[in-house]
Amino acid sequence: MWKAVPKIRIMDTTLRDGMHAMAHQFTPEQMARVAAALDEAGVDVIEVSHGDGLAGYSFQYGFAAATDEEYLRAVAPVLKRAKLAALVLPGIGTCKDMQMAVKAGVKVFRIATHVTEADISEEHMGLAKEMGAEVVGFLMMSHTVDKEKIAEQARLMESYGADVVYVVDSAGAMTPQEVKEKVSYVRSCLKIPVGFHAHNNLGLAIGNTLAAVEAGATVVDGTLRGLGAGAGNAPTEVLVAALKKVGCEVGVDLYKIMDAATVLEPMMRRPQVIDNASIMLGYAGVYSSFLLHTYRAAEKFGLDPRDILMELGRRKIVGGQEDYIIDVAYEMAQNKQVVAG
Ligand SMILES: C[C@H](O)CC(=O)C(=O)O
Ligand SMILES: [Mn+2]
Repeated sequence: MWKAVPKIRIMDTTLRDGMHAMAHQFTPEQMARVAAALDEAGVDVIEVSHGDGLAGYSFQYGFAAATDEEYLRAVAPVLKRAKLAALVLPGIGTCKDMQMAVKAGVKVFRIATHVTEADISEEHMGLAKEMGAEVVGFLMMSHTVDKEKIAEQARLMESYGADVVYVVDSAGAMTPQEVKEKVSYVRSCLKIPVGFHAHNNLGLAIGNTLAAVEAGATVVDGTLRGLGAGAGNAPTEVLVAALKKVGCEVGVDLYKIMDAATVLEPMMRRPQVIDNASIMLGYAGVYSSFLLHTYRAAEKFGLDPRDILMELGRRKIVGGQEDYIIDVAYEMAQNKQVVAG
């Protein structure tokens, strides 16, 4: 039951999380077209970066079609109302990258760490504040720990100056009940707003986002057509319709956000569906952006991607260990040969 009619802020990350599904190959011109349509619809914040944040382009994470600066400079001039955001993973994106981003028009930094490692965000958050940007803390893989741990790490981010802290379901592994418990507890421990970022691997992205809002989250993420890592994210156009339906004020025009989704659609490499491997991401609790890396490893070593994902889940590997996927697949292929022997 809704206690009040909340005003919900939508941050759209089609042009960042969606980069994973595009193997980071959006062109700057495509980004500008999608961003203009999102802006026209009234979306408050539009995130633009490599899928793994500023400076993510590498052998480890995958090379993008253009540099962060080219993407940001293509999008910034088309925004009339929306704020431009960039994701930063400390250890990948540096302070220098953040300075470049501010010059290119970034007004919001989302600083992402593994859910137990908020302490590495202090320097980046401090710099973002110093440069006058809004700061969002992003606690990835929040399904791996209990609510007390998330709240402890969220409080650290709050103490570093975060304006919002997100509970992030990177693996699309959380259930609505779990989302409610975690978000309401974190919210009760903070003075700042709480956000929620969903993945759709178990088909729960919209349901989980609604559960987060019911539990007190006032900032939520979406991507057009759900474009994103794994089975993708909460589709922004569906989220707008669903939030309006339960009585939330979102400040986004429903027809125009649907129109934005049709601008994106022809650019997509394939429809964003919950395929069998994506289900395994959610089931085994594996980082959604490992999906395409796992497909490549499965093809290379003649394995079923579902088996690799189960093994990655068993080994509890975290973001940043993308190269380890190849090691695991190699090991599994060797064992298979021995057994077949
Ligand atoms: C770097 C990741 O893609 C960040 C994210 O969107 C998530 O953890 O989910
Ligand atoms: Mn994500």
